[in-house]
Amino acid sequence: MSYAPGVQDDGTQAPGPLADRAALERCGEAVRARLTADPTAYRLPTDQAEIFAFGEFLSPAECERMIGLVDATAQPSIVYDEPRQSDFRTSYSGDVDRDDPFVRMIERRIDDLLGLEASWGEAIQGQRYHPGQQFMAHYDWFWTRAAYWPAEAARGGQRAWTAMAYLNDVEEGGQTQFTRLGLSVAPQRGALLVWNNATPDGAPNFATMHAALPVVRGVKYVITKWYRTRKWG
Ligand SMILES: O=C(O)CCC(=O)C(=O)O
Ligand SMILES: [Fe+2]
Repeated sequence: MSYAPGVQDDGTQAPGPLADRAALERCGEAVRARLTADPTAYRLPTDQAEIFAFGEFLSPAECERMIGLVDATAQPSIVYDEPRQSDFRTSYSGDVDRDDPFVRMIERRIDDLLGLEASWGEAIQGQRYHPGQQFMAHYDWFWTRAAYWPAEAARGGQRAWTAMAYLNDVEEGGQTQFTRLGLSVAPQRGALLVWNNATPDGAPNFATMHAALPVVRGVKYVITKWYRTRKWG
């Protein structure tokens, strides 16, 4: 079973007491320095969040192979805690097999790109969306006043960075939309999107709210890897 936080809000709620602030600040600084110096990184045009894109991070053959692994694990997605409407996250998802040497190789490449500690990374989660399926606006960071938080605090703490790769082109729909920033990213086979879920001073960044818009035509495959502020698990 795989989980993702998905608490919706109107932007006026407090995220709860700040957690792991110094660690988030350090992770932010370190990855920012690394990606800013990386000529293959394209920074999306906003100063309210740190979002970077990499074209062709995965080869077409790697995407195909990963799609097979997502298909092998994908189950109807569930979201954390609070009751919510049934259309909140309608994709199929699951953690891809971490013991697969191919998956380990891809994980290492993402760890390297970001320069983050491998052990801080969660297992790669795969997701498949069919027409009409979506993931409504949410944050990847955890609400520290939510029922799930004590368990998450004990297994790695707050989420720092998100890395998400598109495994295929989608005929229509399925964009990742940063709802507060007016930015939309269309799925593109092999592209990797990376963002800091925190502000530079280590607080949850509300500007990172994002949604996976419904797929209109075709099927959408993505993988997501989240990094915590310390060893995960
Ligand atoms: O599929 C997407 O475009 C976004 C997925 C996402 O936000 C997530 O997995 O947390
Ligand atoms: Fe997300």
